[in-house]
Amino acid sequence: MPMAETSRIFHITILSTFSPLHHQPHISPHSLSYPSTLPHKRRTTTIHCSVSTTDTTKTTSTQIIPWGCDVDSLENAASLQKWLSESGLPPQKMALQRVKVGERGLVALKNIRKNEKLLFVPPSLVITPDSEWSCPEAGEVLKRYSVPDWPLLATYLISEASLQQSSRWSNYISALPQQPYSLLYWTRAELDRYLEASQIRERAIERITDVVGTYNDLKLRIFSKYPQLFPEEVFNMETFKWSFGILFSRLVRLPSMDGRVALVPWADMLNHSCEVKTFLDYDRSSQGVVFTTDRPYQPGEQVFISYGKKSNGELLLSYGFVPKEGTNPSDSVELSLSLRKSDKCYKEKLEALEKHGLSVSQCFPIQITGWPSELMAFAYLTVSHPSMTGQFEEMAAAASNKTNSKKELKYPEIEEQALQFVLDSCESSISKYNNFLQGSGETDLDVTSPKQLNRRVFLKQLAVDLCSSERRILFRAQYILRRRLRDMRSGELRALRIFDRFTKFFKRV
Ligand SMILES: C[S@@+](CC[C@H](N)C(=O)[O-])C[C@H]1O[C@@H](n2cnc3c(N)ncnc32)[C@H](O)[C@@H]1O
Repeated sequence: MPMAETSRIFHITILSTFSPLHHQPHISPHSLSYPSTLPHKRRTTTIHCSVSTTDTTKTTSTQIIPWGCDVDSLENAASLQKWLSESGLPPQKMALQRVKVGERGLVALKNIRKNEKLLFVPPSLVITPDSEWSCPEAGEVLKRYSVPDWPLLATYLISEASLQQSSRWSNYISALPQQPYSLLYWTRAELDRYLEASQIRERAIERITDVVGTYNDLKLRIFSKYPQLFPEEVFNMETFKWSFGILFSRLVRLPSMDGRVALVPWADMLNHSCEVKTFLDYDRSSQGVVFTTDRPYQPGEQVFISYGKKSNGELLLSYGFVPKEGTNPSDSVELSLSLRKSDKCYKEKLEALEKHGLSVSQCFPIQITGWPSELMAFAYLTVSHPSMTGQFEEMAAAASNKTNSKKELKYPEIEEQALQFVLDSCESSISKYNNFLQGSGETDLDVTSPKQLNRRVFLKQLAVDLCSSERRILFRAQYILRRRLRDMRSGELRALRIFDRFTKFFKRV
């Protein structure tokens, strides 16, 4: 499998995108590059807002955002469609309807052919980092500070949302989910409780930390300097969680526009299918955002696109759903391998790893079809003997995928130990999944309200689906590893028996 696509070593945080070709950049407070000099002029624009700051639940620190709608609501769909067609969206062969997969989605109204271009959303209806701000002063400040695309768009969305009817995007924003599904909305306790077995828990914690860090950084460097433009009642952690949740689940990269990031109203009502390969892009000939169908659709059928080659865990992380077990050909599970503390050469091995940007524990993606050569290189390094010190470096380099050599490393003398080490790591991971999945049949007794119960049942179901699909991949790896080890050992045994027979024979003669 193309390891670099999913390995955390290479994409520490893979942000969501519909396009399989382009990963979003890693957002962290450090990715915000501001000039050190501060602007002198204070602006006096007032933003009217009506953000509720009351905490509505005890267990989820989530406040209600006063814009958007319920994720399954069609309430605002009619006004969205009316506004879009008045603003230049050509007549569509699809309509926004309630659907079985994805709650709301676009459904074919007419026969749609394979290889047909659909949508044609004009650039004037697309939100990009260059979009005009309804409050231009706020936009100018962010540009002056060279705020990168993601935090810029997150702030833009909040700014436009808070202006309600005065924003030209108000019909779009009213149709956005009030609480986008994504792991950003899981509390730490929920992540620990439901996703302990999966490495996605770590990714979610990292992502939440990134979002919190990005908001705090903006607040410190910009918002606090311009409280009239960015009042805390509007620009706060909760509204940023919302806007980042929207970006993670709806932002696209348009390959034909040099990978420009964009929110594309209407197109972002399309749900994902693992069976579909087509994705959104800008079409120069029609000058609109389109996608080309890779299958025909009949009236009444839901039309899908691909959000990219993502594992079930990555889909849960950004979009808040898990495809049915066994239906996602891009599914993978991250297996964590670690150097043994008791290793006599622990220090030397760690040095070799660090030299190549790796650490004592590394995650490698395993697919149903196999695992990457980098994983085996790490395993070789872990089990290698002190006599192999001279090879630590090449093993670490191969584990980091930074070598130019395409040749897979082989160390026949330690292959059996390396495979056994991977098998042990795999089985220890499987037992964590078993513990969770066996325990997940039990009812939660500490639920405080029916609403809370629904949330728990919902999150638990997502976690059960994710863990079952990840465990299935590990079971397959376990089977392959056991078989290889058995073959290897029976081969060795056969060789030993032949050797034994030879020596006995020669002794006799
Ligand atoms: C780009 S939006 C698609 C439109 C969305 N259904 C709506 O009503 O706003 C992405 C969100 O749609 C939902 N979604 C998309 N594909 C899905 C699928 N295959 N299964 C379940 N939910 C899906 C998830 O909630 C995801 O966060």
